[in-house]
Amino acid sequence: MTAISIRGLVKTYGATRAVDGLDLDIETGEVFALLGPNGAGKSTTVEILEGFRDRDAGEVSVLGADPARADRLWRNRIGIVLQSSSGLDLLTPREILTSTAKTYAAPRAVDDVVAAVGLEEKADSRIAGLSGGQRRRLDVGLGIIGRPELVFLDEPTTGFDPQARRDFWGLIRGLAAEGTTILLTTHYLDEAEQLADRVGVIAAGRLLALDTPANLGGRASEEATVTWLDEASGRHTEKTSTPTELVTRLAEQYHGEVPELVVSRPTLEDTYLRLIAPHVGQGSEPIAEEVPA
Ligand SMILES: Nc1ncnc2c1ncn2[C@@H]1O[C@H](COP(=O)(O)OP(=O)(O)OP(=O)(O)O)[C@@H](O)[C@H]1O
Repeated sequence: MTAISIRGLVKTYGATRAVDGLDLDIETGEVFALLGPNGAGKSTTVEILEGFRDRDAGEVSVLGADPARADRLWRNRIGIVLQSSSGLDLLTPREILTSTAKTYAAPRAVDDVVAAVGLEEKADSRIAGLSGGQRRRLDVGLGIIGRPELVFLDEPTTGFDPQARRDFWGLIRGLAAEGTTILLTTHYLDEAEQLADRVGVIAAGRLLALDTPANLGGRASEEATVTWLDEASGRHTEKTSTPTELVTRLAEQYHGEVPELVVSRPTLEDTYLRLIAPHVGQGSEPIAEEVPA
C-alpha cells in the first residue's frame, strides 16, 4: 500500500522553482530518506506533505488524503517533528509531553517516550535548561507521542552527539519494526544508509536518483579499491571488480596476512556527491574573464 503519493508537484517562490515536477511514491512501513543539497526543495516538499504549505501544481496523497484539505482526524495519524519546544522554557519535558498526549486518541505512555528519546534525567527539569540536542530529543518525543502511522523527520539528528544519534537510530528502527512509515530528510549520509529502505536524491526541486542505499547510482556494481602495504615497495592501491580474487592472490603472495589490507567500495557519500555535482553551485559560478589572444 502507498502511504505517500506525489505526482507532478510544483512549488514556486517568485522566480525560484523550489519543487519542479516531483513524482514519488513511498510505501506503507517504509523508511524513506530524502537527500539533497541546501535549497534542493526537501523542506518545501515535506511541508506540503504535512499540509503546512500550499502547492502550485500536482497531486499529493498522504494516508489517502490531500494534505491541503485534510482534517484533524488525519492530522492525528501523522507525527511531525517541529522545532516546537522553543517558547516553552518554563515547562518541563514531562509536562509538555503529558499535555500533548491528551490531544491524541491512543497516545504512547509518557514514560515510554521519555525513555525512548533518552530524556529520563531531564524529564522534570525546565526546558530552559536543556541543551540544543536535548531539546531536539524532546521535539522527536513530541512527534511520536500520538502513536502516528506516518512520521515526518526533517533533519532530526542535527546537533546530536554521536551516542545520541546511535540511540535515535535505535528509536527509528523500533518505530519501523512496529510498521510506522517514516519520511526523513538528512544531510548525514551514514544516517540514511543506516536507516533507510530507499533514498531519493533531489536537486533544484527534481528527483535525480531513487534506489536502496546499496544500489543508488549503480553503487553496487562500482569497482572496489584494495590497498595494502608492501615492506619493500610501500603502499599499493588497485581498483578491481573482482576484489576476492585479488585478495586471494595477495594472501598467497604474503603467505597469510596481507599487511594493512583494506578493501573498500564507494561510500553512499561518494555516490551522492557524484550525483549532485552537476547541480551544485549552478548560477553562482564566477563568469570567467575573456583572455585576449
Ligand atoms: N518561504 C520562502 N520564501 C521564498 N523562498 C523560499 C521559501 N522557502 C524556501 N524557499 C526557497 O526554495 C528553495 C528550496 O528550499 P527548501 O527549504 O525546500 O530546501 P531544502 O532542500 O530543505 O534545503 P536545506 O537542506 O538547506 O534545509 C530554496 O531556494 C529556498 O531559498
